[in-house]
Amino acid sequence: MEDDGYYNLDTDLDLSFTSTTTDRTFASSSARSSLARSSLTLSFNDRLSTATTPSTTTSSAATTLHHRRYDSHWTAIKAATTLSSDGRLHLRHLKLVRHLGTGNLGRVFLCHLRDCPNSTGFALKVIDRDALTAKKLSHVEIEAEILSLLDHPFLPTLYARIDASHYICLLIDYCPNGDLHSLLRKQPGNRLTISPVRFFSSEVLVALEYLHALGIVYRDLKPENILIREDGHIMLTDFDLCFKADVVPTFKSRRVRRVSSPPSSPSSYRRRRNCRGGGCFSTEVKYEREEIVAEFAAEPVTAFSRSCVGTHEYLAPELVTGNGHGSGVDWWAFGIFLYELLYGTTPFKGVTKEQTLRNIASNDDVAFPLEREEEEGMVEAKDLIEKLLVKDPRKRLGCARGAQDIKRHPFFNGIKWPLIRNYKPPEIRGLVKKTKAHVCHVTAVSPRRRKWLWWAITHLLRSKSLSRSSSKIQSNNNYYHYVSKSYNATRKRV
Ligand SMILES: Nc1ncnc2c1ncn2[C@@H]1O[C@H](COP(=O)(O)OP(=O)(O)OP(=O)(O)O)[C@@H](O)[C@H]1O
Repeated sequence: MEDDGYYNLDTDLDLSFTSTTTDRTFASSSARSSLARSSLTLSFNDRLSTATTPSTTTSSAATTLHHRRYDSHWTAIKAATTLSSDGRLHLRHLKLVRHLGTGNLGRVFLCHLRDCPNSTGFALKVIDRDALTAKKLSHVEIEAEILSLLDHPFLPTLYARIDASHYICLLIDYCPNGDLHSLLRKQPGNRLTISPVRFFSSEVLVALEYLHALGIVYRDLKPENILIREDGHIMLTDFDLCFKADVVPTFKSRRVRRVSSPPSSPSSYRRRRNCRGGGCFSTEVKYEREEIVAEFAAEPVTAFSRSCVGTHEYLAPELVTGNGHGSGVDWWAFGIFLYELLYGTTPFKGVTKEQTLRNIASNDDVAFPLEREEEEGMVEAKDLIEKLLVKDPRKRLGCARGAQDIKRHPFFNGIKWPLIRNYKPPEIRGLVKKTKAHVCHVTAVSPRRRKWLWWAITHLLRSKSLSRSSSKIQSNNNYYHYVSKSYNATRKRV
């Protein structure tokens, strides 16, 4: 069964995967904590959820349009498929390294490409068709379909789907840092300070925004489904409970007020005396102009489903009552998620699952513990949570215009959304970040070269140019630092 310390995954799959159990207790090597909450599926009416697509035979995911098609994963896959007689990726190209965990639908393995042992790993989700009910099989197809649509840094890339014998295998990115739920359990009080909460929640928000723009309602947001990549950024996983709806992208107008210096044509501006500091008799005058800006919104506002799916503590009231729901369930779950990151528990949790559901469906508003009141940013965080945990989805933040409205909330003030991928992941207990620069310099630099680099960097640090750029970094007043890549790499080398 084993070959050079690897599982032998050749054509005889039955030898490699003797059974695909759905028993979670089996997942001894799973990175996920045993306290992870399972998702529930209760179908009221599946008529309006995604139609499943028929399974295809062995295939590699389309590489031509993916924005990451030049990264090392795709390059390695391309090299393997080029050598393949039919130009496709097969299970014989993969070497299983270890079992990562077991989910509802199948087992997940860390694997490498056989001819490229030094390549970064992949996660292979193996689903045994024969072991699943028709309902679960439809979830597998939904997951595979959604994965094949995704092209986003905070979502998995489907490198290949391999259908072999009675197995469906999905090859996606491997996240060595486990999931956010396990990471939370390593923090004091199972909770995070404001800065990491901003980091993780803004990345999740951007991922949800992208899914909604594709018309995908996620329905299973929880820390267990947020995996942490090698570089400390997130990857949202588990798309088996999603449903897909139509989305009509629109430009919506919004009034914004801009304060500026004296204009060249003052007629369009309103003069505003600055009453702050110098009092209302101050001579300092600010000019304010009201502008109408067009904003892009792509929220599936007409999405509708009756299936009650998700995880108890994260279910929105409209999901619990079963009267039908839309994309607003994700914004409700986003509010619960923020609450859990800040307080280490969810706001409507009862002694039993039934009590939890009753609490969600009741008219009681969200209540906050008295602790952490003084912490900077807490007032904004609580205000955002209150606006997300509005029981009526029509009044809930995000339901009308999607993520745009949430991004503008004061809790996220100062975040430069287009640069979100460049923010430095938080330094928290249990999170081991490994950048490419780090890997490269630890392993490949000889002592002599390291000595030379040390000299060169010390010399550089003394020079004006670097000290100027580092002061630029320090002057950035964001909640977490915006790290210049070259500066970061230099620091690692030292
Ligand atoms: N891409 C990945 N990188 C690293 N570990 C992963 C990856 N995907 C899954 N895992 C691990 O494998 C386990 C099983 O994952 P899987 O997605 O099959 O099930 P799940 O997360 O329990 O969701 P569900 O059962 O709802 O489909 C996870 O708990 C996680 O620890």
